[in-house]
Amino acid sequence: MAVKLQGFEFWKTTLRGARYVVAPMVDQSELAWRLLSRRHGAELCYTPMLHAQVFVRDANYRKDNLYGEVCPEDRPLITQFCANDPEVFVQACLLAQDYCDAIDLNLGCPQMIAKRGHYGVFLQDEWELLEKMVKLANEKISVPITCKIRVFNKMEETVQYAQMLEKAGCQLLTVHGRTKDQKGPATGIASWGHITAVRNAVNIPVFANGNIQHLSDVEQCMEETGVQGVMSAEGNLHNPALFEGLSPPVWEMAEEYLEVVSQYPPCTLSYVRAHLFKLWHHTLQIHKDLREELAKVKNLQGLTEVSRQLRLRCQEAGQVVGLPFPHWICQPYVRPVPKDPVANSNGTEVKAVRHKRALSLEDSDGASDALSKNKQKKKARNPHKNFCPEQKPKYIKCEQCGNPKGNQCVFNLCRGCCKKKAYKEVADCPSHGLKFKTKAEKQKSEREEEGKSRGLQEEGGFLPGLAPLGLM
Ligand SMILES: Cc1cc2nc3c(=O)[nH]c(=O)nc-3n(C[C@H](O)[C@H](O)[C@H](O)COP(=O)(O)O)c2cc1C
Repeated sequence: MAVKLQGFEFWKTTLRGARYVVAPMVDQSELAWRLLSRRHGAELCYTPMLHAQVFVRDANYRKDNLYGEVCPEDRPLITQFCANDPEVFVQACLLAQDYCDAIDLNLGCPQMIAKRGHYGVFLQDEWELLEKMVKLANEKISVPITCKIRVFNKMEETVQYAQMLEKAGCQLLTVHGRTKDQKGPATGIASWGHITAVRNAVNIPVFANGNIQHLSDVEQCMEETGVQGVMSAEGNLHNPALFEGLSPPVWEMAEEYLEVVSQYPPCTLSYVRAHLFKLWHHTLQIHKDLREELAKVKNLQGLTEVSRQLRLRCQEAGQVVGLPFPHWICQPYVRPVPKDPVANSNGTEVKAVRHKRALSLEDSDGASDALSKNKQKKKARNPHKNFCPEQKPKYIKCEQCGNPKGNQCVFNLCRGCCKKKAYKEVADCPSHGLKFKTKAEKQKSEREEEGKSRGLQEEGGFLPGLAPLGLM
């Protein structure tokens, strides 16, 4: 068995000393996007976060999210999981280890879904559990284990946290310099001070995450914090050539991406659409008809055609005032400042700082006064809808996976688990619209009817395959 490299050796050799890193992004760091980013300077990519429990129990999920995306150009690659059970986490790691260079544990997701599912940043205070998970994975799996964390308010606590993970066996640490509460309108800026403190306190490689929109930010961050690499999420989504220090026309990136999508294993259409929305963000503010078209089309050709139309319009148009570059140049999105300043968890007011947009998966749940576009749409449909997390009804968990269960599910499960059970047991669940039993009974009675009429025909002296006399 090959020797498992550790810490700096692992970073230098297996990860080839990667400095430019594309973040794990649910629905967005899929194979095609990773390949595009690698062609434009990214040296290491992460898969989107995968659910360890689902990965263990569902072969299709493994195929769709990892096994089916294997590609030699897509290395080095780190697979990220969310998990809260050491045994399940290790089982998932064992099933994934042959398809990647390391496994990352997500300890940073601050979304409501992570709170309900008890993972991500909501494990930040459960040091004993985290220690067990990292230790067991480090002992049992053949590739190194890494972690991605958010910082605590207190620098000292952040440092102790990082040291605890290192001691448990973590071989590389990504530090997102925002706290659990820095999300939505309170996102604010990431603290490079916290990242520097962690860098100085551990003996494993550290990646910095947060506040990266241009190559100059990458360089400044590495110089200020002393980290080995810098990870970008939203900056990369708006400009996949960020690590090259270029700001190409959007159509160049969009067309190259669409080409990669068509050359590699099928990519979920909603991911492609979401990428095009982000790339074309500024132009779509102007060409609103094409925005609607982009939301409506139902296949890859349709998306490609909208992108082509956008290019033609840009090539015909002149410069539009109000943006640092023409709108068709890849550039960071600067979130509008909320009307009422919000205090972040450090107690500081978040106002004129450049705001990360509420579209971000990690950010999208905290919004209350500045609603995300999706929430605005929901509100337009239902003006009484309440987005305040405290006042939301508490969800009852699915007995199998912990996701919210269906309101009146006969099995007390979520839709996915219910469908599997209902299929296996040939049962119905009206609340989930599943009719396996009804369909089976219908088929049975049809078969019986068929049998009866065939019997009658045979009784009447007809031979199978021969039409009755009266019909000849
Ligand atoms: C669309 C999107 C999806 C994300 N999904 C994940 C994820 O799966 N796992 C994770 O650890 N962080 C996820 N994040 C958070 C990013 O990895 C990153 O930590 C955060 O956006 C801050 O980096 P940035 O300032 O470069 O955007 C996601 C962010 C975005 C924008």
